[in-house]
Amino acid sequence: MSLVRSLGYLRVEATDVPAWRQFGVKVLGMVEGRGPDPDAAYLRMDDLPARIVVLPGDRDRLVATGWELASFATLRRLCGVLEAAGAGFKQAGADELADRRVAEMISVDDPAGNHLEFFCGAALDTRPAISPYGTRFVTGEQGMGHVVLPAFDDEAALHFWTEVLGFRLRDSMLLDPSTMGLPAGDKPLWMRFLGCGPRHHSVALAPIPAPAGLIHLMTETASIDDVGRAIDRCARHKAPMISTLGRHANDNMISFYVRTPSGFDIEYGTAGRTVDDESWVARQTTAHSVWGHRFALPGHG
Ligand SMILES: Cc1ccc(O)c(O)c1CC[C@@H]1C(=O)CC[C@]2(C)C(=O)CC[C@@H]12
Ligand SMILES: [Fe+2]
Repeated sequence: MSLVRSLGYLRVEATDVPAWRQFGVKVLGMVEGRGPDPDAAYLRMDDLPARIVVLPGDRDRLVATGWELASFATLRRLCGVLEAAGAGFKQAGADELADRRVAEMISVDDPAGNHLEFFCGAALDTRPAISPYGTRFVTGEQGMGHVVLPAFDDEAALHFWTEVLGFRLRDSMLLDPSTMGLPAGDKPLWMRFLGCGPRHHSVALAPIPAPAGLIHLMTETASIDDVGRAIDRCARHKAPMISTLGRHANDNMISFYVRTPSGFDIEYGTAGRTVDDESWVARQTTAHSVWGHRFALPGHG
């Protein structure tokens, strides 16, 4: 088993926090929570005080992905593993812990420069996160969803995420450079799908330029009606949908993609499969989708 259990939270820096708050609540169907910074937006999906923290700033970018570990003992083991791998990690100070409402946290950059936080002992919010649209997010042992992070050195990133962090390679997809506006090169462009728990992938690494530091965040809901209602709300609030509804070939997720005020995308899905490492067989494919997922904007295949 991986030392990491699941994707826990995202911290985002945004130039327009009110736009994000509106987008998170009215379009995504998340619930606004409270937090230490009165100017930040705290978006809830479940019993955690926040899954997406949007902090006011000069730029629109992902600041960090937060990864949950089962215990302080596991976090300490991760410190040892990072040390042995020569990855310089940083111990969080009391202010950072209070900010995140977690017991312990360390941070490290992956070889591609993605800033990662590893935490344990998250506080729970006693108030239930009830969406006014009835949206129910699939979290629990599957975590808050998955992220697709930019990584241009496939070998270095894959080594770090699998050999150091202990994620398992669940699937690889060969990308066509021309459909993504990338120059044709001699090396194959791999997209790697990696899991740490029952979710098919909690992170994917892709050689796709990402000015905001993130390609997309996937959040999963309990039913196709949650997804259908979200599509209706995208239209009502003029949130730019950048793909049609579709079903992925690897994790079976039925989803669509919408652009956030930060310029990265949210994949909004349902009915994703879970996997069991005992029986799982990793595949290499070029197939994205069983049906649908036609992308409207250039830069997407
Ligand atoms: C192919 C696939 C499987 C499972 C996923 O959760 C998932 O997001 C994807 C699509 C990944 C990918 C993307 O995020 C950006 C645009 C991409 C690169 C394409 O042009 C095809 C696959 C797309
Ligand atoms: Fe995805």
